Amino acid sequence: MDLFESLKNKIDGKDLTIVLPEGTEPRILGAAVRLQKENILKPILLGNKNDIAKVASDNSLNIDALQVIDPETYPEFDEMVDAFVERRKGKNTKEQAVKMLKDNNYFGTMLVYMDKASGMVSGSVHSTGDTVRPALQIVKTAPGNSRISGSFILQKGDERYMFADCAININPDAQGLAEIAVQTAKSAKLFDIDPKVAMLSFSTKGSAKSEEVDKVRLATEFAHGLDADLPVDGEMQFDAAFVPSVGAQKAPGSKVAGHANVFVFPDLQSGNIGYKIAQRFGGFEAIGPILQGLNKPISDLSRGCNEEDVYKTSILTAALAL
Ligand SMILES: CC(C)(COP(=O)(O)OP(=O)(O)OC[C@H]1O[C@@H](n2cnc3c(N)ncnc32)[C@H](O)[C@@H]1OP(=O)(O)O)[C@@H](O)C(=O)NCCC(=O)NCCS
Ligand SMILES: CC(=O)OP(=O)(O)O
Repeated sequence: MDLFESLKNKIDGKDLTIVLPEGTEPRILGAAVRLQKENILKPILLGNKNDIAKVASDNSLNIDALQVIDPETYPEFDEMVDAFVERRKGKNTKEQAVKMLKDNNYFGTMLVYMDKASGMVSGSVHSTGDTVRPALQIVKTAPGNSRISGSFILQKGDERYMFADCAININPDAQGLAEIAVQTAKSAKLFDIDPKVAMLSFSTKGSAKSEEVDKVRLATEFAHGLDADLPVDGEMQFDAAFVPSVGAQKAPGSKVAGHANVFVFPDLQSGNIGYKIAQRFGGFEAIGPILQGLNKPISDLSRGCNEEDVYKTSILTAALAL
């Protein structure tokens, strides 16, 4: 079954709510109307009701059935400020909290933290930093994780792969890279991918020597230490990871080479560039970034997203809340 049909079946009837802080963005509104109409989850838009109504009317969208919360007039704002100050434990004052919660991403994240929404999807007009910083500060990492990371599902027809980290950790060390590999393998299983993890590099099994290559090789060893049962191998080049004949030539005997479906990039430059090349040159649909290792489901969008991406990311985020 198609991934999204199966995710929709999972979330159907579970009364899940997804907060969409960018309420005046037409792509967000279009996706919200669609989600509400299909009745698979309840979107909550943030923003000024008149501003949202104007954008809806300009785009011929009927938003009568949608829930809108205006942070400026939210009746439980004081309670939210107190919860924020308590969570930040001396890192932010009450005055700072009032100011920060005027930012819809902070406000939406607090709705999720306070269990008033099941998850949040934002980032169509905000940078990743502005979208995820509130989550890092308030929701924080789930037990057993020392960091969060961001993966993408890349799919085209029957092909489905995971790429990471494409969103968060700029230059992870070997231990960090190993954790990203294990987190991404876990995400892969949620999306019906039986993970075979390639730790990518410009070298395959010692064909080049450099500190960067050493990092990936060490990360592979650490990943084995974190999950002995996980098929993970590296360091290897993308062709060795993906093409069976090249894998057999460059990494003979590897259970992953030539058959990888989870690709862990050595740093954020390569990960972010890599997924966008697969999306824009390769014609793959890129869904994400899915934030891994967070205590509650919050998803970032690429600013280049379309309405379909917002719709699918909302479904996926709701599924992560189960
Ligand atoms: C994610 C990112 C925004 C965090 O940067 P930052 O806000 O400067 O981070 P700081 O070091 O100030 O930390 C802020 C908080 O986040 C936490 N944090 C930072 N990185 C984290 C990570 N990877 N995992 C978990 N928590 C993290 C810190 O512990 C800190 O928490 P605290 O305030 O409770 O002490 C930054 O790493 C970044 O810009 N990454 C690249 C994003 C990007 O442009 N991606 C490409 C497009 S998708
Ligand atoms: C994921 C990503 O690259 O986001 P953006 O395009 O918004 O920078």
